[in-house]
Amino acid sequence: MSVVVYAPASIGNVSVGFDVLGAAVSPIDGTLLGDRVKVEGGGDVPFTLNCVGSFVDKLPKDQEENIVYQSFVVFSREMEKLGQPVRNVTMTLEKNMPIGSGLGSSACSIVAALDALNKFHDEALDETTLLALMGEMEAAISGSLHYDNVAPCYLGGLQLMVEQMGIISQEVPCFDEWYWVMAYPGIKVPTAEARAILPAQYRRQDVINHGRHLAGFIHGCYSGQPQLAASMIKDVVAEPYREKLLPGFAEARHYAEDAGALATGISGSGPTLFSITDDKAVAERVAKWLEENYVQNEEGFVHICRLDVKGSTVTGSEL
Ligand SMILES: Nc1ncnc2c1ncn2[C@@H]1O[C@H](COP(=O)(O)OP(=O)(O)O)[C@@H](O)[C@H]1O
Ligand SMILES: N[C@@H](CCOP(=O)(O)O)C(=O)O
Repeated sequence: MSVVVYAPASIGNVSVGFDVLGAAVSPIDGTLLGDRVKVEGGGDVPFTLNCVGSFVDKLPKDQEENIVYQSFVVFSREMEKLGQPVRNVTMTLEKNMPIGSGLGSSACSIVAALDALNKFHDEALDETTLLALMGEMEAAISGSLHYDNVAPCYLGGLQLMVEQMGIISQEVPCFDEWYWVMAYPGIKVPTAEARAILPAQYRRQDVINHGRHLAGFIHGCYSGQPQLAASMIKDVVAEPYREKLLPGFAEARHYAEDAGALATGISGSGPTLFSITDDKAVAERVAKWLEENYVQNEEGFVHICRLDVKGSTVTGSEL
């Protein structure tokens, strides 16, 4: 018996909710913009790891540094606490996601690995326990706890981190008609470094604007006002400080706005940029411009996406 889980790319922050808002996305042309992990019954040793996929060369050479191995360690510890047995496994990571991209690459590996391990063990851990483990792993990698990649990647859709009353995250209704153009330039921005450059304290006016933008966006989503929601997608917390890490971001935002996009921002800690529109022709025009002007090398790419409402899913038993 074996199981394969696909975990999609995600947009941390969605500009307006630093660390508390995230969206899962998948390309409309069916490209797998996310990692897949296969778990099968192993032989004589507790754990064996194989790695394949287009970004396999970017992974750490030492198996113990691989997120998939670390997921197995964390999963085993949790199972031990519950007195549940862990089977010997062979895990195969299909690394489709560039690392340090702002597309939640680490979250894709964490979520695909933990969800696949849990499915292989007959869902021994409940959803909240598994999501808490995912957050713990993301914190260890990035330097501080944030669920805005792992929650949408695991649960799908647009997720708001409430972290209250034992609930980590809940889904917020979004707009099915929105296209999300995702442009990865091909350069690396490590999340931990992009967090380290942020100020420790903010001015009162920024705090007020941040609260107004986030509340206005969520209100726009719940009251079905896409124009209002999109106009609230403004970032006063991270973008002013991170923009310097993203060559060409200001020009790209300017072009997208002129072309009719509803909003443009940094995906997670960058360098990926997202741009939202409800018009396919605008999405195609913006995507073409970004391909020609924002992408910097052959590793970069642009995809026109929709919200991925499913989150991580079983794709079968073979890669
Ligand atoms: N399977 C994996 N997928 C992604 N990153 C991994 C994996 N295993 C180990 N790593 C390491 O974890 C870190 C992830 O970097 P990070 O900037 O958080 O990525 P991202 O922003 O794309 O989530 C890197 O140091 C990378 O080498
Ligand atoms: N809220 C985090 C999101 C990081 O996303 P990633 O895809 O760049 O790992 C942050 O902005 O630091």
